[in-house]
Amino acid sequence: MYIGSIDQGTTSTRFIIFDKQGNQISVGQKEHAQIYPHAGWVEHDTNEIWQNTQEVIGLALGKANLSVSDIAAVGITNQRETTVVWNRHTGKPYYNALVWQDTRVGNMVAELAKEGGADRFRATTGLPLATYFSGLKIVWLLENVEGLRADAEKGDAIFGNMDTFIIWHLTGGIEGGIHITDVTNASRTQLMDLKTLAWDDEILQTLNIPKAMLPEIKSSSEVYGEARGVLAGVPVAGDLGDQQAALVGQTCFAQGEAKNTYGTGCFMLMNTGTKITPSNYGLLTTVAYQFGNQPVNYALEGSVAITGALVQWLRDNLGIIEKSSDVETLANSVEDNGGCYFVPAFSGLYAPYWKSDARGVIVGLTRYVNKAHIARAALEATAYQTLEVLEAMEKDSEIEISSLRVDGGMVVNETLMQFQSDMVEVPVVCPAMIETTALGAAYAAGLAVGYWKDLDDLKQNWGIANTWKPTMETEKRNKLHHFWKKAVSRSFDWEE
Ligand SMILES: Nc1ncnc2c1ncn2[C@@H]1O[C@H](COP(=O)(O)OP(=O)(O)O)[C@@H](O)[C@H]1O
Ligand SMILES: O=P(O)(O)OC[C@H](O)CO
Repeated sequence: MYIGSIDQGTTSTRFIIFDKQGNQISVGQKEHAQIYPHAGWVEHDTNEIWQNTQEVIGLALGKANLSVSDIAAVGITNQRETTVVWNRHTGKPYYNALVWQDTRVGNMVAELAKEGGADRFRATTGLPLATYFSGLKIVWLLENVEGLRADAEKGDAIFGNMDTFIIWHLTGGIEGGIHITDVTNASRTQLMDLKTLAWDDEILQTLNIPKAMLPEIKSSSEVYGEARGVLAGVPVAGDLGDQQAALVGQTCFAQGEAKNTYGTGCFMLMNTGTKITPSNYGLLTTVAYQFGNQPVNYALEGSVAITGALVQWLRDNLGIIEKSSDVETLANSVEDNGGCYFVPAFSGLYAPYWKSDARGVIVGLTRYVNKAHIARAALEATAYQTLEVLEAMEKDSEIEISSLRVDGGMVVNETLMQFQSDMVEVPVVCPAMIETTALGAAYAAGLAVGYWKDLDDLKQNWGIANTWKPTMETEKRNKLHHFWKKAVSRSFDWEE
């Protein structure tokens, strides 16, 4: 028997089948369209995503010559915060999904911050006011889609992140689909109280969001229901936001263990145990996971919005590379960044700055600078942003990070990984299985049905594939860091 995992990410949807040792047996993957109706707006067509989800499940099963009866359970992991509202009787979405990177609620952030400041919901939710989280995206939909508020108040229009949306469809949709989410996803809406793990009535009232539209909050690992359709009969038994899933996939179960995932954005999470650790240095406090009825584990998180997305931007918007992997060759065709720094504040700046009004800048330009320096500056930006998050993480947790566990699509880039190690001045360690996100959701589902016994069982599956050690002279590293900080300050206060 095997475990299936649906990974509904920002750029694509995957279905991966794992065996007991955590080996990938088969994968089906499909990209979906990124929709940019205006500057700063990012949307997804959720009908396309549900269609793709069903296709990739069929694809992966077919490739491995497996049938649904070979799958002991399925877990779901997802791009977090991305917000969709649909009608429970027709299944039709009221609007495209508003993607986590979308900045259209910038004015609401400024308005709300006038009373109580940017941290007014932080004590309850662990999150600062920002365009990033689901709550304000729901408010935008309620205020801008005709008839939606009335339907939401009746409980006909229901909200979900992509986990909720997929689980609802997977378990029958208009014919009895279950409307649930897990504690990790709920912790990213800015509507859940971190202590009680319930929707917070005061915030719902302030934002005027009807409670009837919200899903029931469950643990990350339990049998929620049974799939119908493509996975008919398979227990749906795991649900984790993708960055929390990567933490689980990397088996960071002990307090102080951390990982950094390099995808569209970069997300460093440190397990802080069963204790809520507030941040004073610009990180988020969030739920790490909850397995069944065990106590919940919390995490500190440093979220960076644009890392791999910058490589895509060089490819799609500037056309200076043909495919993502070309960025490494181009960057290596010059010795250094030529004095050029690229701050990709395309969605404002997330951790540790939380500046919704920042926008991207390329600075240090002279006639000497060419496209290779820009490619290098783009790669370096990922490493500098990670360095700043790591520094904040060490201060907030009072734990020194002695090595950095990494995963995600960008870790194949050796130049970046070496530069990353030089910047953070500790070894960067990559496991053999880099699909840790999908693996984490598979672990959650497998634990719920007894496929894996306990966390020790999972820990045995983790092994190192690569390590990069720091080699750069400290003086050179400090100079680069100094200029990066100057560059960041140039991106502030742009949007009005
Ligand atoms: N060789 C490479 N060098 C740098 N970035 C890369 C490379 N290959 C892929 N990427 C970037 O990695 C990202 C894809 O990683 P993935 O983990 O699949 O992301 P996500 O889960 O966010 O969709 C893309 O943004 C892509 O530009
Ligand atoms: O889909 P990813 O891997 O880009 O992850 C997105 C994050 O969950 C956003 O918070």
